[in-house]
Amino acid sequence: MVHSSAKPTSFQASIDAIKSALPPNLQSPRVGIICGSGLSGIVDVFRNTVIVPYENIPGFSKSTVHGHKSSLAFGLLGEGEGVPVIAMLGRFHPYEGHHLSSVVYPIRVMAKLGVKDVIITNAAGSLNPAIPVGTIVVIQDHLALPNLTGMNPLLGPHTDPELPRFLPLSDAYSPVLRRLLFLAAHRLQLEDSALAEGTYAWVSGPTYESPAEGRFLRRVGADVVGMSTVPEVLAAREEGLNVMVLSLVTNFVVIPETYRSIKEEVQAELAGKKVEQPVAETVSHEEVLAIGTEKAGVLMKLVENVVNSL
Ligand SMILES: O=P(O)(O)O[C@@H]1C[C@H](O)[C@@H](CO)O1
Ligand code: HPA
Repeated sequence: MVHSSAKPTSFQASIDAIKSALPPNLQSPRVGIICGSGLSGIVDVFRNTVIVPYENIPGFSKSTVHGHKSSLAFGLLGEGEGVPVIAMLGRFHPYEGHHLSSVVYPIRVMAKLGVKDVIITNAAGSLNPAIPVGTIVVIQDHLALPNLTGMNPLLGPHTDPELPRFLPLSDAYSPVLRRLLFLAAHRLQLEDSALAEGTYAWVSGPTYESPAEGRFLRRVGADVVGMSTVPEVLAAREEGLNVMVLSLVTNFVVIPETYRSIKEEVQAELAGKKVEQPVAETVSHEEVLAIGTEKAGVLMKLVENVVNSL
């Protein structure tokens, strides 16, 4: 795999560049937010907003995916004085060619700026017939085949004695933050069906799943599948941050139990008969972005409400 290699940048250079662009009240954000595909509208409810383009921050890469902006947004979120927050308006995916260390670099910068809680959002495909398009899935666990086979952002020399070498993942998705989320949904009077809980399968992409891959992921216990998030979760946990992940279901992953049989079709045709066959559906990034834009409002209200209750 060709990856653009992580730049040998010191964190201090990134932090200096960021802080020099911010007024004092935004320099130590408490909460970090990562915006998934089509979900960067959260910035519209920030107050005193300052946008810092990635190109102005040493060590940051460029976000190249449609629906992801190459900027950080800083501002105050929530009622009263507001909580200082930092948001990535676009993330880095390994399939864009970014090295895993570049993918998680902003998370480490967030931790060094003083962030304690990180709310990570993404667009994902549903593998679970009980979780329809438009549902927000509160992630309780993950299944990461790339991690199990050597694509783990924590691989490498253990250079920082402050960080754990062997990171446990049994409590990676903060029960405290998840509780706050469901309480926020109650306050916002969301319908019960608006939210679900589930397991996120991380795949490298950029191809969407083949039907057999979708069936496999479902059978091994995943509820939704996506191409991001898990590297960020691992780095955030390594840095000691509390993590919550919200997946917006933008499409169903096609999991046919039966395939269209061309053999049967031809045989029927030759015998002068017609057979009804299942027709394969396809997913597109445009569809993902359209659902993201349509449903982003609810996700943003939830995030704002949780931040308010921290
Ligand atoms: O950044 P996220 O995980 O929200 O983006 C998803 C996964 C792919 O990047 C893209 C596929 O449509 O959307
Ligand atoms: N598969 C993987 N990633 C995705 C999907 C999907 O179906 N939808 C949005 N991101």
